[in-house]
Amino acid sequence: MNVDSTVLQASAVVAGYGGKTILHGLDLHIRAGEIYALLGANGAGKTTTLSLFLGFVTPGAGRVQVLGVDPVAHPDTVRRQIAYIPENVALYEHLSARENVAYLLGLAGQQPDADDRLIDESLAAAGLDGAAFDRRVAGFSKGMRQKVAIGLALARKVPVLLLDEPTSGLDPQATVEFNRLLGVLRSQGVAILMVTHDLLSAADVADRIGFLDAGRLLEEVAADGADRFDVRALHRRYGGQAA
Ligand SMILES: Nc1ncnc2c1ncn2[C@@H]1O[C@H](COP(=O)(O)OP(=O)(O)OP(=O)(O)O)[C@@H](O)[C@H]1O
Repeated sequence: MNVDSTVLQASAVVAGYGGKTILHGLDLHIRAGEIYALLGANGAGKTTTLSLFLGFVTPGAGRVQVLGVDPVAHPDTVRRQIAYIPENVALYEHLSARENVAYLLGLAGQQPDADDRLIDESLAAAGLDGAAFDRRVAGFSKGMRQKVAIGLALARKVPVLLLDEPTSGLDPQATVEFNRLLGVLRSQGVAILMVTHDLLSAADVADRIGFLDAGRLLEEVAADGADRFDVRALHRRYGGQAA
């Protein structure tokens, strides 16, 4: 790890698709044990930013590193360090929660304990009800699917978590629960980058909030004091873009 504990680093990144530039000189640095929420209007380049760190988008200029490694040059090395949870978590519908984690752990090159202890502990830590461990995920709600995905991330013990709109479609209680889980991962030193339209949820859980506008980071705001963020001020300034 870098001495300054920066885990995710994008410096002066210009990137896009085909001839179309989406990110115009993006600078983003996220440390171990930090939750960073990236907000911005539709099409601002938030998901593209996640794709950068996964090595799916190649920068035309600038530098991208995950724990000091270039994700385009070394995609497998980098992806082993990352848990990526898209807006709609893809699971094997005919398998149970436990079987999904076991199978996906195997795909990630990790063998679970013979007694599945790691899997059970991880699913429990992710807040999934024990009664659901052996149920097929086909009937799971979005919140339950996310718990399975977080359970997998916990079992993999990855240092990086990338989340795309994790709280969209979650009810308030599930959102609070989800944010609590992110807090647990933060306390374990995981660097978390969350793309979201949910300003309230970001203010609730993030250490820093960045506002992306047409591929440029307009401003970063850090949590400060007991009130953390002035949500009304953020909403007045960015509500129209973030919502
Ligand atoms: N694979 C792709 N090929 C071509 N253009 C793409 C591709 N993916 C995204 N884009 C375009 O890049 C721009 C930025 O998309 P991106 O998904 O990063 O935005 P976003 O900020 O995540 O938006 P949203 O809030 O709607 O998810 C959009 O104009 C989109 O149409």
